[in-house]
Amino acid sequence: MSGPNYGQTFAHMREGCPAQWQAYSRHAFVQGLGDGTLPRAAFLHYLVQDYLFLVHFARAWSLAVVKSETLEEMKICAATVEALVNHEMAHHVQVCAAEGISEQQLFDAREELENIAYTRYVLDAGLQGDFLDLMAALAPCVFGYGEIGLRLAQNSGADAPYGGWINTYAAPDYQTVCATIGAMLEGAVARRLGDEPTGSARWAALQDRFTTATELEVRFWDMGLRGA
Ligand SMILES: Cc1ncc(C[n+]2csc(CCO)c2C)c(N)n1
Repeated sequence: MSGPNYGQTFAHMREGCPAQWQAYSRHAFVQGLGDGTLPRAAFLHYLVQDYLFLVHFARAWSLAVVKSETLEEMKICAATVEALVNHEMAHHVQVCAAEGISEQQLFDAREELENIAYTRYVLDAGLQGDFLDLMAALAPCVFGYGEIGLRLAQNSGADAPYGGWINTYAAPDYQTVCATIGAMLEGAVARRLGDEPTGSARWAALQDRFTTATELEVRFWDMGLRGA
């Protein structure tokens, strides 16, 4: 299976769970975003939950600052927290405001169980493990949206119903984020696991984190469709 090049670590992990990756990146919700057939109610349900998701992901990336071992890692994780709380969430706030949903309403919304499962799984991966355990659990989200955004942008115009969402992730800004985090991950893996990371004793556990997070992404899309 091919996709954009965000580094060897991501490529190996994606190849380590092809069925799950396919279910995530080609989910019916994703197809609906791309061709514009996704019901608006499903999109808004997803977006409200995703706002809460980003709150907890900002906590997870903050934990990555705590678990960093180099200043380079720390800088990139801190920048990701900043991008999340000040930029990515702004897209959600803006779209919801246009639908009459205030930011306070977003913050106070009740989390769906799929949402709780995913974000707390990632946070626990970081609490229990080290920087790499946390990165393996964060990777499907970062790179998956980059891959999905690029693919959907190739097949739809900017005026498509979900063009704003698609462009958030297809835009050079976000693609650069994926490349930067991908390169940081290569360095982090080399530093801790050496030149042959897939042969290391830790690889299976890291792959498992990645695969589980990918499955949780599938459940997140399922949850979105339930709101239709
Ligand atoms: C369910 C769900 N999965 C992934 C993303 C995308 N995303 C979440 S945090 C972040 C920045 C770097 O981690 C990105 C791109 C999302 N919004 N919602």
